[in-house]
Amino acid sequence: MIEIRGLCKRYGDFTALHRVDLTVAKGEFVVILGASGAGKSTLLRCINHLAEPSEGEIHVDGERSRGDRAGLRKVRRDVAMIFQHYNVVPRLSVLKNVLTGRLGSMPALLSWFQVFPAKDIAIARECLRRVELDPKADLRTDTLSGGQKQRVGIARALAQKPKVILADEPVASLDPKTSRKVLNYLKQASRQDGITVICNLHQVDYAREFAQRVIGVAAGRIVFEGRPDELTDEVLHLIYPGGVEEGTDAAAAGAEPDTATPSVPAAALHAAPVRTAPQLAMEQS
Ligand SMILES: Nc1ncnc2c1ncn2[C@@H]1O[C@H](COP(=O)(O)OP(=O)(O)OP(=O)(O)O)[C@@H](O)[C@H]1O
Repeated sequence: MIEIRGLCKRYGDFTALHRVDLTVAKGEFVVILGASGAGKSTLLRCINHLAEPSEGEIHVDGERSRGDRAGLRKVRRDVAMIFQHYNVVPRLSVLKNVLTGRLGSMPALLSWFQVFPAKDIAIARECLRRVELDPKADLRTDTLSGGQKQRVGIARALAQKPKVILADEPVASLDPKTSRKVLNYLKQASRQDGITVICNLHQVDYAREFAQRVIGVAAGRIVFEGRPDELTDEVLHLIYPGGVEEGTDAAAAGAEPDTATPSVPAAALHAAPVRTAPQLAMEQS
């Protein structure tokens, strides 16, 4: 599904990735481990061209990905991204945030007026159901807890119907129970939908628990590729030459407990309802 050959990324004189080769199969759940600054985010960002590779080739589903306009449109459709800090639009409703995952497949005019075809609303609702947030669909997203916001991020990624999900430290700000929930949704996406998932993590324990395969990155190079049960002390020393970092355990890192924003006046909780195109036509007639 993803073939990376000879990928280099330079920022000025500094080389963040040195000739990285990596193949990830369809539906595989791969975890990337590495110390802070090892190049994990840069690797994900090169795959979806948020960072333009300096050298090398990346193929997604057999097609070479490109950073020109048409190439970017394709990669943004095929590859969804989940971020540590959720990247949700706080004042929009939960449902509208999930619907933004459909924008790449909608006519521009409809998306401009935030008018969503009924088919897309049905897809978004189904994705919310999968992350058990359907009862929150009409709430403003800034009333949700951190864990719930990350589940909105996952629902938005699923709504995109991508071939690949890239998750950049998706549980770094969450407590252990919520982290496992979020990682389970990602694992389900790979198993049930055949979506290829590449997930950057700081927590070795979660890599052992969830990964099908682990990639270890150190100083911009892949230093380990193997099964989670092959993560011996020796291997961890390769991946973390300075020692396994403090704070690789979410609880110890002072992760956010999964509590929602307290008491906002009820009326303020509800963002404007989502309308279908026929509903809008009726309102305007
Ligand atoms: N836009 C940029 N300009 C210059 N240097 C950058 C840029 N982005 C990343 N770097 C450098 O590239 C290296 C790899 O960074 P990257 O963010 O990929 O690491 P990481 O493994 O994801 O770290 P962390 O776990 O802390 O997020 C770091 O030394 C970083 O300072």
